[in-house]
Amino acid sequence: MSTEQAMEPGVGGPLVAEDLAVGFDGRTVLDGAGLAVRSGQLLAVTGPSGAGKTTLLWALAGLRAADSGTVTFGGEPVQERDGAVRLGIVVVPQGNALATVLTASENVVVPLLAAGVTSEQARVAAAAALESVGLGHSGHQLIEELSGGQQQRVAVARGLAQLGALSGPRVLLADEPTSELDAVNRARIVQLLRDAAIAGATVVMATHDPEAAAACDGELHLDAGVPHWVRPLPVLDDGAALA
Ligand SMILES: Nc1ncnc2c1ncn2[C@@H]1O[C@H](COP(=O)(O)OP(=O)(O)OP(=O)(O)O)[C@@H](O)[C@H]1O
Repeated sequence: MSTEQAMEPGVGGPLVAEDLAVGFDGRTVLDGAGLAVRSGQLLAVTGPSGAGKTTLLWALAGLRAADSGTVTFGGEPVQERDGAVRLGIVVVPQGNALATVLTASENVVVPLLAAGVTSEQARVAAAAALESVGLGHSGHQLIEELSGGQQQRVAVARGLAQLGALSGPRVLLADEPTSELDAVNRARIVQLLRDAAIAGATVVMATHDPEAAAACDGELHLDAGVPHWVRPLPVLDDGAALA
């Protein structure tokens, strides 16, 4: 039996980027990034401001076309955002991208409804996701009534709820999800990302936080778009090649 056949339900093949390059206005901002992240693994992408972390995550999410190189998940090409959504690739974007005129709960519910979840299931899932980020009592509040850190936790809750609605292989790409948080909440969010990985997701987090990076299974550092493995991800026993 092949490794793919032996996998648990919901566990897919690796998220693989090979030799990714992205430029803007003739300037290279991502230069030959490669990685292979398996279900159950949590990868930190680090580097100074402007190093290319968001650019890499957007390329992994199908939000940014690379000038060269490829992204695949479970062997399927990740080319555009629609296709990435179909493959189960969820994004927690930098800046949160919440609808300020909606409540915290509505911000979590809306993408679940769009994904075909029933309204009752979406309501229950949103409540659970908000509870998990410590906002169980804030679901009724408008986003504009919440602090920056609370808004960031709503965005994480939304991503986790989207992930939880998927039954197949899934990826969570979180772009600096702890940047606005105190130490307790930073640790809480990193643990939730770890829990998502334990539940079978492939998780990549861009971060400036050394403690968050240290809690991951590996760390890929970008310096002016040039990747360097500070800690390579462990090679799993099926021998999947890691860049
Ligand atoms: N749409 C764009 N047009 C032109 N340049 C861009 C665009 N998006 C990003 N860049 C440039 O690409 C480089 C990498 O940006 P990116 O957002 O990936 O960095 P980052 O490592 O995520 O930074 P930060 O930690 O500040 O979020 C920067 O120099 C940025 O100015």
